[in-house]
Amino acid sequence: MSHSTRPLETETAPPSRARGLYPVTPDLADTGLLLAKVAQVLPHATWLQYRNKAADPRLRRVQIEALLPACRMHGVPLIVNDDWRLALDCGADGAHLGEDDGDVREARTALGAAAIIGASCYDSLERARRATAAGASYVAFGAFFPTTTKLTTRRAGVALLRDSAGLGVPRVAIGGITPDNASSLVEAGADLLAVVGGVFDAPDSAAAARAYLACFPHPNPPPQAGEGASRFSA
Ligand SMILES: Cc1ncc(COP(=O)(O)OP(=O)(O)O)c(N)n1
Ligand SMILES: Cc1ncsc1CCOP(=O)(O)O
Ligand SMILES: [Mg+2]
Repeated sequence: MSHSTRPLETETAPPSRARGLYPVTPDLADTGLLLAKVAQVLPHATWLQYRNKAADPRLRRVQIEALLPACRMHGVPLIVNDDWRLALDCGADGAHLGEDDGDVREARTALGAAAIIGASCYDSLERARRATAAGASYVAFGAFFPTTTKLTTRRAGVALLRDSAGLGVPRVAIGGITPDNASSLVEAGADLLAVVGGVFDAPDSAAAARAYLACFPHPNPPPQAGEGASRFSA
């Protein structure tokens, strides 16, 4: 049986203190396969984003409804990409909104204070300030590295992570993140790593998820002899 390796402080922490791995689902039409892949990473995920750019609205709803019980079982909030109304209809935990996906303030009003609402801020600190003021629970910057998952020319640099430390909400990094390049982002201040391909294209998604978590500094003093291993360790 797999055990959670999530950072201890995220297990009961409010969104404002969340950190760790934020897997984002790939475009899969096969809901059974999607569930099987997600099941491997949930023990290591802080949040999960449902993103399927190829699905029609009916399949999106089916897939969200299939993912929700698995997420609940692992205590992992499910965040729906693009469509806060669908998130609300399905009883998901939040929504992720890009520049074409509607208004953060309107989503906050509709979804309520407890919802996790994320905003894409690309390479813009100003956009992040506005999103935070409008009620975003977290801001996302990227792409940090080349990616084949999304056609995008928007590129962020690590300086943005350093410069955005005072926003008061978690900062998510996205775009071409691998276990080999993730440490530079975490060291610069990324609280969560949002990843599609590096997790879901890996031959062993659970092992890949643990490799990302190993890039986070240890949140607690290392255990003394006889105290048992930390759940943070891979
Ligand atoms: C965590 C996270 N960050 C950024 C995005 C990208 O959102 P958006 O710019 O709206 O692009 P699409 O995902 O809709 O293609 C994201 N989904 N998640
Ligand atoms: C949705 C999104 N937004 C910016 S890059 C990206 C794709 C991230 O996917 P990957 O982790 O496979 O590079
Ligand atoms: Mg979008």
